[in-house]
Amino acid sequence: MNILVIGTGYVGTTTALVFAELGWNVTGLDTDAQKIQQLEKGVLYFYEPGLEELLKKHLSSGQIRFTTNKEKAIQDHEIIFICVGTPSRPDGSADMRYVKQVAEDIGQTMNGYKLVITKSTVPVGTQEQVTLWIQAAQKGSYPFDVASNPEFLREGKALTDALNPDRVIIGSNSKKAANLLQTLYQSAKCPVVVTTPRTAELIKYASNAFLATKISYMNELARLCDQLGVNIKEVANGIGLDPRIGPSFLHAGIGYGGSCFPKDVSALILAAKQNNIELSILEKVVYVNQTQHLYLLEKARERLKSFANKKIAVLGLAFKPDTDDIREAPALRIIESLLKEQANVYVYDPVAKLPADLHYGSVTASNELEEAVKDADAVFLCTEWPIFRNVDWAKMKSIMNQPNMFDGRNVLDSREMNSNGYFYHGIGYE
Ligand SMILES: NC(=O)C1=CN([C@@H]2O[C@H](COP(=O)(O)OP(=O)(O)OC[C@H]3O[C@@H](n4cnc5c(N)ncnc54)[C@H](O)[C@@H]3O)[C@@H](O)[C@H]2O)C=CC1
Ligand SMILES: O=C(O)[C@H]1O[C@H](OP(=O)(O)OP(=O)(O)OC[C@H]2O[C@@H](n3ccc(=O)[nH]c3=O)[C@H](O)[C@@H]2O)[C@H](O)[C@@H](O)[C@@H]1O
Repeated sequence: MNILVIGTGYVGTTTALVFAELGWNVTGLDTDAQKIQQLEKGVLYFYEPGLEELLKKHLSSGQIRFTTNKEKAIQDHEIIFICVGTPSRPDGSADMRYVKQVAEDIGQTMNGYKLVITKSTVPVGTQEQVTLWIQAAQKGSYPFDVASNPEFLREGKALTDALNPDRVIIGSNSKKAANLLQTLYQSAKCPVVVTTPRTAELIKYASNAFLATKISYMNELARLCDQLGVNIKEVANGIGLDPRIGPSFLHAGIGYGGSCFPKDVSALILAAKQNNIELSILEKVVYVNQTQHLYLLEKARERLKSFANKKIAVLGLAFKPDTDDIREAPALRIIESLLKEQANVYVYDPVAKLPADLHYGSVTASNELEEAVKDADAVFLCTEWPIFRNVDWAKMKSIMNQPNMFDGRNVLDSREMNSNGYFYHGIGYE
């Protein structure tokens, strides 16, 4: 089967490569000619472990190709995955303009049966909406199905997750569409759930919102741990051994970021409001997340008295390790607050770059970790890149002005840091 993937961002590129790896012929289509040019050359324009090797492999095997020619691509393919962005609108709802554009393009261009699948994260009811958009744009009256097949991969682990999913969710009202999708996923070694499109769409939001809830729960509990002199990591370990709770997503820190949790939790809250339902737990999840970085800043303020004219090193910019993605990164919230209080901020991340449109005060991107830490009055560790664990912090202390470490990811050994002469503060972990 020939597959067209529309939108070659994180999800689209990964999806296209994984289908190629599973033996299908795949075309990636994007409106961004620069991205397509790079992908055609075998260059991955974002950082994601393992993907570039797979890209090169399937370009040379001819299993994958890329294009900006939407008419030809849509006409040549029967199976079309929509992987475009669904960012937040100012009111928190999902901006569906890219999905609508693709649906209209398909409607206008189609020349025979099409199976259109939304892999983008979309509000409940989108399958019906996409059907209407395609119908309205159609010139002929070609048959088509629209199905939902949400994606659950994580950035930084995109390839492993997409090659070994926990589950495949297929939302379809059409037997033909469900069968075609089941064939595509025939080699998946996980449960394949076939359900209604609305259920599939809600499963995606409910998963992300639940994971965000686990994190905010642990983050708030960590604040209590600070007061009680209890180590949140040991609490996480103790509760995570209960299989009803599970050990993952219990790691306390300065909050969740990324392109998905913040936007998807907001979109779900708003969708509930539009249906006269208050998702009050999720509203608190957002509140805890928006204030978590302030909690660590307050600990640092207590220690330093003031940030004005102090040199502060921020280690880690990406919203998590193994990605260059800085969308909604908690590090940016910390940097913004420090700059408002007139600190001189030096940032080091092994991969991620400061956004070009930053108009903050005194912020410097350091090429070396030592450059950021030298003469610093405090370090904020904001992303748990493995290299930060392996730094010789005892040696680093000698180049700092004051050895203060605010570990926003609870990754350093507090006892070791204290015995090296640091004032160390994690979150619920001292
Ligand atoms: N990033 C992630 O880890 C995950 C994202 N998702 C969801 O997948 C969707 C895509 O997310 P990302 O890949 O991160 O977005 P992205 O922003 O990296 O990529 C979207 C791509 O779509 C392209 N595009 C926009 N309009 C287009 C059009 N009319 N025709 C062709 N291409 C068009 C853009 O140029 C861009 O390259 C979102 O709904 C997101 O919530 C789901 C699971 C994981
Ligand atoms: O819909 C999406 O886009 C994706 O969103 C998340 O994936 P992702 O945002 O890439 O990364 P996560 O590993 O989930 O981390 C998200 C944020 O939570 C934070 N986090 C995670 C786990 C934890 O225990 N504590 C914690 O603070 C991370 O630092 C990061 O900022 C989900 O894990 C994926 O299943 C989903 O497909």
